[in-house]
Amino acid sequence: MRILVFGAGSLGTLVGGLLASVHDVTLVARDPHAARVSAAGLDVVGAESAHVSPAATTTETGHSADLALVTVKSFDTAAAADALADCDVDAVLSLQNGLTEETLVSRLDAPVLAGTATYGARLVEPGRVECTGVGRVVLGALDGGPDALAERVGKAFRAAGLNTLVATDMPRRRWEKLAVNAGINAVTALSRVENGALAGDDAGELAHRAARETARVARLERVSLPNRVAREAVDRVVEKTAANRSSMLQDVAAEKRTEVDAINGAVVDIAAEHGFEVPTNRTLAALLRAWERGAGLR
Ligand SMILES: NC(=O)C1=CN([C@@H]2O[C@H](COP(=O)(O)OP(=O)(O)OC[C@H]3O[C@@H](n4cnc5c(N)ncnc54)[C@H](O)[C@@H]3O)[C@@H](O)[C@H]2O)C=CC1
Ligand SMILES: CC(C)(CO)C(=O)C(=O)O
Repeated sequence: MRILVFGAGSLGTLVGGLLASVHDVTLVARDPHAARVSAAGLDVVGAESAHVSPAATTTETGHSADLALVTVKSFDTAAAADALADCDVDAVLSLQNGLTEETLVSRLDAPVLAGTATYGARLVEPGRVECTGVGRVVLGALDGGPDALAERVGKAFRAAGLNTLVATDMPRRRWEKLAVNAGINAVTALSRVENGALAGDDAGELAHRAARETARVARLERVSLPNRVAREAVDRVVEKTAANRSSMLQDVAAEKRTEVDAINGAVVDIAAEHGFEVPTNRTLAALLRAWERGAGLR
C-alpha cells in the first residue's frame, strides 16, 4: 500500500516507520527531521525496534497515495486537510486525539475513516523515534458498521506488525475516548499531576463530571454512551496509566499549545448545537485557553 503520513512528528513517525517495513511510505514532516530521514533513514527504538528508509519530505501537496494518515496535532487539522485536498489520495485515516474527522470530511472528497491509537511515541531527535508503549490502533467507518476499506487498511497495518483492530462501533469508541480525554487531560494539565493522582481525589470527581457531560452530549448525538460507562472508562485509564503524564500536561509543561479545542472545546460546541450546557467542560476549556493566551500560544 502507498501510504502518506501527513504530520510525521512523534506518533506519525512511529506508525509510519513501522508501516515502512512492508509498505511504500512517505512522511510529510518538517526539517531537520525530514532531511535526516531522507539522508540516513529512520531508527525506531524502545518497545519496538527497526531501521527503515521511508521517503521523507517537507512538500505538503502533489502527493499520490492509497491512504493518507493524518497525525498532526488537532489544531493543525484544517491546514493538513487543505494540503491533502491538493493530493491524490484514495482514503484518509486520522489517528489524532479529539474530534478531528469532521474537519477532514468537510474539506476532502476522499472517504475518511475514524481511528484511535494507544501506542506511545516520542520523537527523540531527528531521524529517531521511541516507542514508549505498544498499544493498539482501532479503526473503522466513521458512522459505524462494516466497511471494506477499513478492512483493507486494517489488513495492511497488521501485515506491518501493528496491533490493529477493525471496529464496527467507531462512533461509541470515539466518544468514549473523548470522554476519557475530556476528563483526564484537562484536569491533569491544570493541576500538574500524573494520571494516577486523580484516583480517589476531588480532582478525579471533576474528571468524572467532565466525562459524564461528554457522555450526555454523545447521547444527544445519538451515540449510545451511558454515564456509567464513561465514568468507568476514566477510572480504568487512570488505573492503567497511573504513572503517565497526559499529553496535555506534557504540552503545558513544555509551554506548547494544547488540543483543548478538539477535546473539551468540541464537547462545549456540540452541546451548544443541542441547546445543552456543559459547565465543567466549559470551565476546563476556558482555563486552558486563558493559560494558552497568557503564554502567547493563541
Ligand atoms: N505521541 C503519542 O504517543 C500519541 C499521540 N496521539 C495523537 O496524535 C496526534 C499527533 O501527536 P504527536 O505525534 O504527539 O504530535 P507531534 O507534535 O509530535 O507531531 C505532529 C507533527 O506534525 C507536524 N506538522 C504539522 N503541520 C505540518 C505540515 N503542514 N507539514 C508537515 N508537518 C506538519 C509538526 O511539525 C509535528 O512534528 C495528536 O492528536 C495526539 O493527541 C495519540 C496517541 C498517542
Ligand atoms: C489516555 C491518556 C489520557 C493517557 O495519558 C491520553 O490519551 C493522553 O494523555 O492524551
